[in-house]
Amino acid sequence: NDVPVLDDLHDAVEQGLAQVESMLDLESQLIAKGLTVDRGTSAHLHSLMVGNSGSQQQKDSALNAVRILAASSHLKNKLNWSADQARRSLPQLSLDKTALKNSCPESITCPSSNVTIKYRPIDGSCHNLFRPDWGKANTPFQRALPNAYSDGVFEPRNSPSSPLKSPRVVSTSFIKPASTTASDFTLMLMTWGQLITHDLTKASSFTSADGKTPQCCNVTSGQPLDREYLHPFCLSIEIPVNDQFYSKYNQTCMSFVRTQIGADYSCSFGHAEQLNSITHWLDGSMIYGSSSSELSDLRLGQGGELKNSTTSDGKELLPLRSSCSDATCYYAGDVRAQENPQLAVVHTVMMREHNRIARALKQLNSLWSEEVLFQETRSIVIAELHHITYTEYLPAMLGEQAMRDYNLNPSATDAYSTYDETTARDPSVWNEFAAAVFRVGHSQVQGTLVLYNASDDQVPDQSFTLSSYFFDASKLPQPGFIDNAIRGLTKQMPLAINAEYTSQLTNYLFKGSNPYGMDLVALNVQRGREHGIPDYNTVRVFCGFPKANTFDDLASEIDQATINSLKNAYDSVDDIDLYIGCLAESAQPVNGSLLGPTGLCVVAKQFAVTKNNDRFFYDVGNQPNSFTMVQLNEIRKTSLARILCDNNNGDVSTMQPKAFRAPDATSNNGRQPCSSIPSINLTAWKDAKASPNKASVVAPSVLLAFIFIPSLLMYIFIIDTQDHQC
Ligand code: HEM
Repeated sequence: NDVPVLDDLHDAVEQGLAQVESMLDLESQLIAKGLTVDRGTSAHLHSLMVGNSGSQQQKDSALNAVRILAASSHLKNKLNWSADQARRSLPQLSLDKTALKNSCPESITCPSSNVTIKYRPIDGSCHNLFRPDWGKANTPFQRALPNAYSDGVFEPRNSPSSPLKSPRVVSTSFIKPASTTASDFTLMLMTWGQLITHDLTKASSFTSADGKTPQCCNVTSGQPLDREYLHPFCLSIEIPVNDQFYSKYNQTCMSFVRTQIGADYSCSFGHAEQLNSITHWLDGSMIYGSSSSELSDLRLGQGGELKNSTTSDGKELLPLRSSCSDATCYYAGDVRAQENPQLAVVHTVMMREHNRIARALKQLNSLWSEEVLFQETRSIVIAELHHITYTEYLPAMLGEQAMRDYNLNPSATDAYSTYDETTARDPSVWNEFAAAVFRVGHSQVQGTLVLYNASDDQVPDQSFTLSSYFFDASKLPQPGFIDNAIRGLTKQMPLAINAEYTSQLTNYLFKGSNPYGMDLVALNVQRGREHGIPDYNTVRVFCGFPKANTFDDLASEIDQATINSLKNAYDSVDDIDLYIGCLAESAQPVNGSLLGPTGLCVVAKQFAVTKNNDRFFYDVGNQPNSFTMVQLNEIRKTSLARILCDNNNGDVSTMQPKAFRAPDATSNNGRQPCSSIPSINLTAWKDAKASPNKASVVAPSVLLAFIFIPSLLMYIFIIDTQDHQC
């Protein structure tokens, strides 16, 4: 309980710096020995999903955060602080007088022109001019609740009673084979969930100085690596020798690397905060990227369009990387775009929607510069993402009641919502949401993807299993695939959110050409623990439910059979991982929703934070970026159904108006001609003079032309008349 003196701080910093130096030495040795993940392994495909493609500057700053963290651990140990005391006291201690004072991120300044900024900065910064860092890519997640690291600093959450069981044991004790579908919905609900996840959050794993992912298991033997070869950021998952599946392949180790951490702008000692490597906003970053270099890689540079590649019959596909040797050649604003073919289809649709709008705007406003065409189009596409997410996706996931309770409904026709920079709060994604709760969407994933032809009949020989096509979008150029997949996504049902999972995710995730893969449930559990996410019981209380003292106290929210499997997985009700608890309660969802009460509370609160603190949210009025009311009312006509109609390969001519809901004529949602589904009338963007608060979209050259050409004509007329007079 000692109060530290300056010497303590110096000592801790010195030890922290030395610890990181020896980590870097070890890292060089491991790289020299080739102990980084190899192509062709599941760990390699996993690293494509969570890998870190950040710049050198970002890697350097993450390494500084590791130094601060190491110093914090030393200080905590030296002072013999409890986890709670470390949690409370470390952030109060400034690094200012220590050798680490220059290791903290430099504060961000926004150009003064940002006061009247019209378009979102691509890296998420400068949305709120009081806190320009809020929402920026490569800043830490925020926490709804204090961290639950077992040491209060960085050690994964553990149980106060007996050690937590291995995440793989939790998975096999709790998860059942998939059998229940959500028959009122379509698989598109799952894929849109994944798409907006990739807009909001990406926790990138730690990578070594050469950008490679450390190897955490012995690839040849399938056993853990010897301690001396273990990178400090490895946290591989133990698989019991008698595992029902992996024992066949003699695997006792699942590779896992911890998430990259970052320091915040307060420049103090403290606990680990994981970085979100993309912007925290719902801003289409999975389409446009989260940095200017990503964006310039994606822009065509003509007509405001995005780059693309074309099929032999002239259809636009995502652009292809020039030097590319495997099936992961397409790229978009997010590296996970082709994690599965269905997601890649939706990415393709959104890229086409951008280009469709850009071409239409060019027709309407031929004098707009390329930049204005691009940015105006981007604003419209982001507004469409907002509208679909908040008026179609969230009502389907959370139900109408929760939309009202959590104030999630956007404003109605002819109205704006308001934004006040002085009262806006931190919009960053919650760690609890990203590392645990929203991952319940994984249980919606179907193991077999079904395709439908133009007569809306299944094409059995085109169905495929997910695990054969992770990070493989080679199907996209095949004739008929995109349209059959769009019909499949809007007809096949998702699985219900509960404890049932397809084995494609629990045994075969990222298997590539191997006979086995990874277990996504185990990865999620391990991720929650290593991010220091509090247990389910604690988050229940945060959401206003009574703390459970025994497993049976959960009976109002969780059915008895599920409580029994929780008892198999955990020794105490306080041990339950948040992600597992949210899956457990979703078997009895809140009325009108697909989630149980705690999951619903966290997801709803997160989407309220995302919407209410965003100056650029599509229905906000009175801002330099606001749409005119005419434009906003046009955006309100958009729907996912219409976007699918407008951007397929030409063979999808019918769609149900509510694409996340099952096509069913009896509930007024049958497939109907695309022409009957409302669409945005883009003439609302024609002629800037008719929309005063959009006046700046007229390029300066156009304004000059307005002034200059009449004057010139007048001059010619006068000269001409004078000539004649002579
Ligand atoms: C075929 C479909 C999907 C696959 C294969 C997949 C796979 C993965 C993997 C491998 C990770 C990283 C796991 C780790 O921590 O190591 C992940 C993260 C995540 N997934 Fe999915 N996922 C899918 C669909 C979804 C859906 C439908 C949702 C939600 C509705 C979702 C939400 C999330 C979230 C919130 C994260 C954390 C992202 C981050 O912060 O890095 N995923 N997913």
